[in-house]
Amino acid sequence: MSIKITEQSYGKARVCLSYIKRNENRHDFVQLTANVALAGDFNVAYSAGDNSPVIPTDTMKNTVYAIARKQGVDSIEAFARNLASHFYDSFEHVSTATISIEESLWNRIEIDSNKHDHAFVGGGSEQNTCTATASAEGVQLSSGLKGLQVLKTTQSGFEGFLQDDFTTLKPTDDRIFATTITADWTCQKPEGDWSKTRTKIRQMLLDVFATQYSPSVQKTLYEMADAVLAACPEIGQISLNMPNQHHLLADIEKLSLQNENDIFVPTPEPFGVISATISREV
Ligand SMILES: O=c1[nH]c(=O)c2[nH]c(=O)[nH]c2[nH]1
Repeated sequence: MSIKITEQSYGKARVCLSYIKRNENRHDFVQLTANVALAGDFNVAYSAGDNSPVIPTDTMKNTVYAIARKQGVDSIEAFARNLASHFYDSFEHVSTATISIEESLWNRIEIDSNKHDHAFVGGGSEQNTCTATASAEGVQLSSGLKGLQVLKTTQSGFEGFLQDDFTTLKPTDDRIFATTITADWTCQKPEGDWSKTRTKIRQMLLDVFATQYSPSVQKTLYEMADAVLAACPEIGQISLNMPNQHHLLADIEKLSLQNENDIFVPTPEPFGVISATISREV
């Protein structure tokens, strides 16, 4: 039997880096996790056990720290771009270098409305994300956020859905809407101000979530994307993933109590999976 490799890539996952940028007494702090993935002319490593083209994944890990030291971490996007370019430019047999980064958030502690120079408070589950891919086409960058947990106690419903023999769900115009937003977007301007764009997009997502009646997760997702694309001309498209994290009415009638739409069972599993990519029509 003859076989062939149709696709391969390898790399190092979850390289953790903490970085201090010192401007006299004022410090910036970044904590990130980077994944490195390389594709290219590595087939002999698989088929013949020939390791001569293999850049050890241990070297990839070291490179993350070395590039941070040599080029700094101005933003996760700039750092991802520098790393991807390093791997693509340094090794002729690398055809694609992909760096994806997740940044844990540390916000300055505020004391009497003054932001502290070097003391920070954690940002919970939310993370900033980005991916840089270096190839013959140059460096492609996307940016995003994940773990943005939101909930509202009213102004959400779900009615008019398809009914069949297996449908038991009751239509409602007043339910809890809870989700954890993951968003990824592509920037048309490669040298944009990533951080400003992320702050603006995050605020648009929260504004639409909080202020518009939601007839479904799907419609709210669409309205969020519409608002982002309208407010940020630099964004070409946005992908949103918004699981429907159910809080179901508790069945307290069997306790001879009436549920006045205020007693719920938070139900982590199963959850609805709602996602879409929305782009501008050309
Ligand atoms: O907003 C919703 N979209 C659905 O597709 C769905 N399905 C479901 O059971 N509840 C909901 N809610």
